[in-house]
Amino acid sequence: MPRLILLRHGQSQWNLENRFTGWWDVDVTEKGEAEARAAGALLKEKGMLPSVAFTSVQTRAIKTLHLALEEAGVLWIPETKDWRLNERHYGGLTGLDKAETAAKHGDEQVKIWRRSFDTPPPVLERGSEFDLSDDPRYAGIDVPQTESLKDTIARVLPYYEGSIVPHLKAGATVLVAAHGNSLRALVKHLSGISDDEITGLEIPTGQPIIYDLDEELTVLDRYYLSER
Ligand SMILES: O=C(O)[C@H](O)COP(=O)(O)O
Repeated sequence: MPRLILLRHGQSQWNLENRFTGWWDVDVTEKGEAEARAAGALLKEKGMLPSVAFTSVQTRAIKTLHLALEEAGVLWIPETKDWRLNERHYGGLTGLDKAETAAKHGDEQVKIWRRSFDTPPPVLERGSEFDLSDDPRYAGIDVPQTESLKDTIARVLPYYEGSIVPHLKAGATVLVAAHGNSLRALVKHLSGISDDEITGLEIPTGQPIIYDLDEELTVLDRYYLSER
């Protein structure tokens, strides 16, 4: 039976510092590394070893994937990195302190920027400190200046359908190590969550979420592996 394992990266340096991160490439903290290893140990303990893996082009997700695979004893499996699995681009909020931004603009406004379905944060000006347009990993890609969850879904889902679904249809156990909002896009799709309800779904760091699927990829069950 096909199985999809979703894993949000372990705690990042800017999760710890409470800063808007998005596409900015921060590393995992020591706690984040431990979370990633624990996720891998859990996969091994429960006999849920992935046969193929996907991740973003961001260090926190790549490192989480590698630490988890190493701990699970399957560092050798094929893996693909793609920017479409990146975190939602946080636009002009990138780098700002979440609490300070709430104090300045109000909790309501920050909640809209963080959790509304289709209202993106303000744009990040080209050439500003956190602009990644010239980063070689994005060569040939039209780097967004901001993204709503809706925009994120518009790049994550075609990638899922085109690159991940074929592995699931072939019966693989697929591990996707990614980010709060790129994974929210997948959960919304797989679990049929409405635009309104998805705003309330939080994805914790380092906790494998399991989707058991049938051959048609209908969802049979969804659960946190730590709860089984
Ligand atoms: O990009 C970020 O800052 C976090 O990874 C996710 O942030 P959020 O909880 O505000 O969506």
